[in-house]
Formats: sequence, C-alpha cells, structure tokens
Amino acid sequence: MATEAPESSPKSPRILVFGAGSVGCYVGGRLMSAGADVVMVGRARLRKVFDESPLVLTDYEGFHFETRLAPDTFTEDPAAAADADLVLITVKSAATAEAAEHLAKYLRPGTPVVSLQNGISNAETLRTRLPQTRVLAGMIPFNVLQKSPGNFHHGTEGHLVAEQHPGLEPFLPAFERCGLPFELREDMTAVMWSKLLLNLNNPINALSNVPLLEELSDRNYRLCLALAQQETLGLLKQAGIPTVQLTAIPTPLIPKVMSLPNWLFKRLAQKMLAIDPIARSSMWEDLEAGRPTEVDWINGEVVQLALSQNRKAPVNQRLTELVHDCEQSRRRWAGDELLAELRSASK
Ligand SMILES: NC(=O)C1=CN([C@@H]2O[C@H](COP(=O)(O)OP(=O)(O)OC[C@H]3O[C@@H](n4cnc5c(N)ncnc54)[C@H](OP(=O)(O)O)[C@@H]3O)[C@@H](O)[C@H]2O)C=CC1
Ligand SMILES: CC(C)(CO)C(=O)C(=O)O
Repeated sequence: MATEAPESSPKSPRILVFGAGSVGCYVGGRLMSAGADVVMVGRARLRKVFDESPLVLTDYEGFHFETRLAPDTFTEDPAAAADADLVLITVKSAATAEAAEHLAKYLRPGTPVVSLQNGISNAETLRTRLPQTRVLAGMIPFNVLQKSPGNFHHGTEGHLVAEQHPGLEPFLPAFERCGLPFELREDMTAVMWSKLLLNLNNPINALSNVPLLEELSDRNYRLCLALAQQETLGLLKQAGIPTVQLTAIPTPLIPKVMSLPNWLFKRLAQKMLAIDPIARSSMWEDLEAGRPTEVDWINGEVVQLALSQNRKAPVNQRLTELVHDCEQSRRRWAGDELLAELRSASK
C-alpha cells in the first residue's frame, strides 16, 4: 500500500491526461503512484473535491494510494497541454471532438496522443483534428468506478493495449512501474471491435440498474447480450473484420457461453465472473449522473456497420433506442422484459 507519490525526477517525461474522470484519474493517479510526472485536465467539480480531500485509488487486489492534487496537477486549463510529452485521452466519446479542438491549440507537433476510450471511431475523430500529432488507438479492458467523489476503484482484470508505435516506447517503463503495463499491437481494429463486443453489455447493465456481477449472473440478461453479440459477430464476419481473444473465452464462442444455464455458466465462466460485486458499466454511471451515454458509439457503431453492408442490426438498434429513452425516462428493465423486447425486435 502506498499513500504518497515519490518525487518525479526533473527529466521525467510529462504525461497529460485529458478528461480526468474515472479512467483518467485512475490511470493518471496510478502513474503518479510510481513517480511519473502527470498533469490531469478535468472539470471544476473534481477540482473542488481535490481542494478538500485527496485523490484515493483502490483496486480489487488490495492496491491503495492517496495523494493530494495541487492546482497545477489537476487543472481545468487545457493550456497545460503545451508541455506534454504524451497525451492520454479519457473523455467520453461525445466530448472527443471538443477535446481535440482544445488540444490543437497547444500540443507540440509529433506528440503521441493515445485514445483510451471505448468505441471504434474516437482515434479517427482525434486524427482528423490533430493532424500534426501521432494519434494512436488504445484500449482499457478493466472497469473503474467512482465510488465517492475523488475515490476511484478498479474492479476487474486486464491490461492496457495500444497501437504499436516507436513514439510510445519511452513511456512504457512508467506504465510498467505503476502496475499498468501497456501491450503494443498492430491489429488494433480487431482489438477495438473485440472490446466493443464486450461493451455490448454496457447498455444491458445500464438498463438493468444492478451491478455487473448480479446482471451477468442472470441468464435473461446474458441472453440479451448474446443476441447483440451474435448479430455483431455476423456483421463482422461479412465485413471481413477479424476478432481477437480478450477474455478466457475465444471471442466467437462468447454468445454461446452467455446462453448457458446459470449452473454451467458459473462453472465455465469463473474468470469472467471474477468481478468486484460493486462494479458497474460506465454507461450505468452516465445514466445515474443524468449525462448522455456513449450508446451511439457502441451499439450505434454496429448499426452503422450493418448499414455499410446494406443490412440491419435490429437488436443493437433497439438497445440504442431503449438507452436513449432511459436517458429521459430513467426506466429500468427486468431481465425477462428486456429479453422479450429484444426478441421481438429481432423477428
Ligand atoms: N469507466 C470505466 O470503467 C471504463 C471506461 N472506458 C471508456 O473510457 C472513456 C472515459 O470513460 P470514464 O472515465 O468512465 O468517463 P468520465 O465521464 O468518468 O470521465 C471523463 C471526464 O472528462 C471530463 N471532460 C470532458 N470534456 C472535457 C474538457 N473539454 N475539459 C476537461 N474535462 C473534460 C468529463 O466532464 P463532464 O462529464 O462534465 O463532461 C468527465 O469528468 C470512455 O470512452 C469509456 O467508455 C473504458 C473502459 C472502462
Ligand atoms: C470494463 C467495461 C467492459 C465494464 O463494463 C467497460 O468498458 C465500461 O464500463 O465501459
């Protein structure tokens, strides 16, 4: 257990986290815990929290770290990007274009910018608006929940992945030291679609209004997820987009495993159920906070993929509509109701 960050050396590269919420504060704070020079750009409401209390990080394996964040370490001012050597983008997808517009004013040419966001298109949105920088797709597989203001909890396993690029290599030791090693890969399109197949659970978790563990222990919700994943896998196959294995289960088999009866699922998917009992999807957090969700960047991407092949994606289309309804109505769905709704949409 660490409670204060070691001093960063004067020559450490500066890592800027743009959009410090759950993922940004957690990854930025972990880097700080190992002495990295980190600046986070976030909102005034969190700045106020950090004026009164420390940033507190915990994880499912017992990690605990607390540190006070000075005004120059957590700031609302995007001008902090001017001396960044690496940028991590951790805003929600709807805020990506605006984040890029801020950063375009300050970043030095050639600065590596890694999108640690869900969805498929965020890196491209950044790339078109930051042509002088090196935008790389990244992927964060684990769950981070803000348990209380300024207290971020990492609830599931997995390691960070980013697009292979020599510009990232000088930063890898800092990630290694803080316990969040990066794997660099060349097949990021396959990685991002494979992560999206897992994120198809986000709307189901959000609509269920129960923690991930409770939701995935209910076969009706798992059958909803299997319908959305099966539809997506069919479209990916037709489009010639490969998948990669990100969990203990080969990706094409996930819908079959999701469909198993509870007793067999619990036996076979033990690793998948090794989820902190309080963990919930980031989409649930958005609904709870009354913010617009990322559903258009998750299920909406599947609908777009279908359109590009003159096909339809009725299950993902219906989930998108239900989450948009829920943004207004806050209606929550029982497993059997949601399954009946999606089955009728897919007819
Ligand atoms: N949370 C999780 O477990 C996981 C999340 N992800 C993905 O990571 C990304 C980030 O998610 P998450 O951390 O949960 O999101 P959060 O909403 O918790 O964090 C994003 C933060 O960025 C702030 N922000 C947006 N625009 C700006 C700006 N221009 N200047 C300063 N701050 C800004 C937001 O403020 P405001 O709300 O006021 O706009 C918010 O506080 C998403 O794509 C998500 O899907 C991936 C894996 C796991
Ligand atoms: C880690 C996971 C899959 C948890 O649902 C996620 O990506 C999210 O909440 O957005």
